[in-house]
Amino acid sequence: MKILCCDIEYNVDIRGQGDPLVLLHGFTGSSANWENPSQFLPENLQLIAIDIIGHGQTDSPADVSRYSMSRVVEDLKQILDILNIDLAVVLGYSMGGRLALSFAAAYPERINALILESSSPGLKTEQERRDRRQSDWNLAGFIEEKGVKAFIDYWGQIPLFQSQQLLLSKETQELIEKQRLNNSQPGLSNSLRGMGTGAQPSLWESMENLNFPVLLLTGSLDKKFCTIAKEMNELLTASEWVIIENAGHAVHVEQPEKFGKIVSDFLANRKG
Ligand SMILES: C=C(O[C@H]1C=C[C@H](C(=O)CCC(=O)O)[C@@H](C(=O)O)[C@@H]1O)C(=O)O
Repeated sequence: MKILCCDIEYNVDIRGQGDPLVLLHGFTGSSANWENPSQFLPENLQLIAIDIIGHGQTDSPADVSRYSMSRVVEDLKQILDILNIDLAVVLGYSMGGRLALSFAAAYPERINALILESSSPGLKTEQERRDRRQSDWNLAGFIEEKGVKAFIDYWGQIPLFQSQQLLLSKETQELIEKQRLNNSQPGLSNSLRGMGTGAQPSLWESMENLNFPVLLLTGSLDKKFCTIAKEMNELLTASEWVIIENAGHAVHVEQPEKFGKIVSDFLANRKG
């Protein structure tokens, strides 16, 4: 279904009935990424998979400021308001996890629990953020100069996704690439500029103030985000961290059954 948030038409895929679970994809992804892993989730859930601004079938405005994390947090709140969802579990992968955490920090009263897969609270220092904004703007320029196909070819080869070449079948790798190619040049380049890791405020200082349950998921092969998850787990007041063996950054892609079991167990334990 389409949901209008101010001036942006969001594409929201809603399936099933039961407790609401909001699904937020990563950069270059879309709500389609959840189709396979969601088959390993409990049936008593209402899955709400959102195409984040600049991705999938959601609008890709030319105004970079429209992609700021604070604006997108308000979009997510408006979507939940329109759907009459007062309280939800929010699951975010990578960029989607940064959005999930930003939303949860802004609106903790709307959060039943948070599931963060291979994500982060942003970068701690202004120098780190400045440096990252520069590299993300360079990447955005690459997308504009060379096009989406050339960028996705590059993006699929970065070290973070090396495990996908080792663990995924050729068919699955081609499906991921096809889904990535379903994104637009302005959408991806402006997403990097507006809500990239260096563009968002740091949430590291907010960690100890978050009192809702948090499940942190990382793949054992993803050393960078395991290090981030370890530090988050030490700061959060009600978190657990699960490392999935023989998986890299995209756990829900590389180990969908294990991903589904861990999330299902977490949700079941929450219901008591
Ligand atoms: C490469 C780094 O950062 C990027 C990696 C992961 C994030 C993401 O959403 C990728 C999803 C995917 O392609 O499967 C992305 C983000 O959070 O926006 C980061 O830019 C890195 O080394 O930090």
